[in-house]
Amino acid sequence: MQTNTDSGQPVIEISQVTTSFGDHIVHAGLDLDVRRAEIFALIGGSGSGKSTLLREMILLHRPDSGSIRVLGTDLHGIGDDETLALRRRYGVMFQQGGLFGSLTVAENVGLPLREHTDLPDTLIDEIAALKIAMTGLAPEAGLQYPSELSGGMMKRASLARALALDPELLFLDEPTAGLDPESAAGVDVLVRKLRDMFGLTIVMITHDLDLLWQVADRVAVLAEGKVQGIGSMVELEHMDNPAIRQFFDGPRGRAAHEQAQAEAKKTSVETGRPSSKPK
Ligand SMILES: Nc1ncnc2c1ncn2[C@@H]1O[C@H](COP(=O)(O)OP(=O)(O)OP(=O)(O)O)[C@@H](O)[C@H]1O
Repeated sequence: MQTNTDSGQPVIEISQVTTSFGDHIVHAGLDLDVRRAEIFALIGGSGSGKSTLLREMILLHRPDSGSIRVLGTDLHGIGDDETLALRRRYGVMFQQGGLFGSLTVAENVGLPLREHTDLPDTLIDEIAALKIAMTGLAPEAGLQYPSELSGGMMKRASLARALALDPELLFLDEPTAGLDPESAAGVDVLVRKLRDMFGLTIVMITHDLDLLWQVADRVAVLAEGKVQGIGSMVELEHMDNPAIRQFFDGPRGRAAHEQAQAEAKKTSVETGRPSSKPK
């Protein structure tokens, strides 16, 4: 668990954002801050506007009004050069992986380096191999095509590509969706390692309660166009708000919490120290 997030500076500052599609208001004056080096999760029911907000943070969609600052840059009216410079500073792992099917994993991972740098091919290949190894894939996976990968391998390959340019900020869209429990647990460990070892700020959208209990420092619950509550899972669990309660009161919510408590107990027995999880 990150212990210094309270003093962390915001790397994303969202203020009074409104977004609508026709008559449909998705964000109605939404405020949110993400602090440096925290693992931050966005949760909310289907259609609550999580993906749209993520798309706004990565410059794929513009809100109708309000302000979004990412890594100190105001996204409103941002020019092409600034956009390019900002895009180099964050990585995105899309839900479906977003890998090019006609390229090998290594070629996919090397692609951002070819697009954004003048590095020689040999160095790009070396960096791609390093990123592939960082995500726990075997070196041979670099030679495979996306269609030859399992779901877990696909997520890791996509993550390796998101890490290609050594981002300060990483966006993960449903990083464990569609994975078996073992692969999903591997992603939990990987996400925490990336933050702990490289100080990355991680913003993720997830419905995975295990992932939320195991790795998220703070979680924001979206509903009715606004953030209904924000805090650690323990803090949220004690908030009296119907949009928040539904995440904890269902059978999946209870099972994930029980598992998190069991894991925390196991860690404290193994290390002889009290565990910081669940928070
Ligand atoms: N390009 C678009 N055109 C019209 N409506 C859109 C568009 N993108 C999103 N919406 C609508 O905006 C609302 C929010 O969508 P969004 O994908 O952000 O929700 P979400 O919280 O990510 O949902 P889910 O968990 O199901 O992925 C939905 O009602 C969706 O239909």
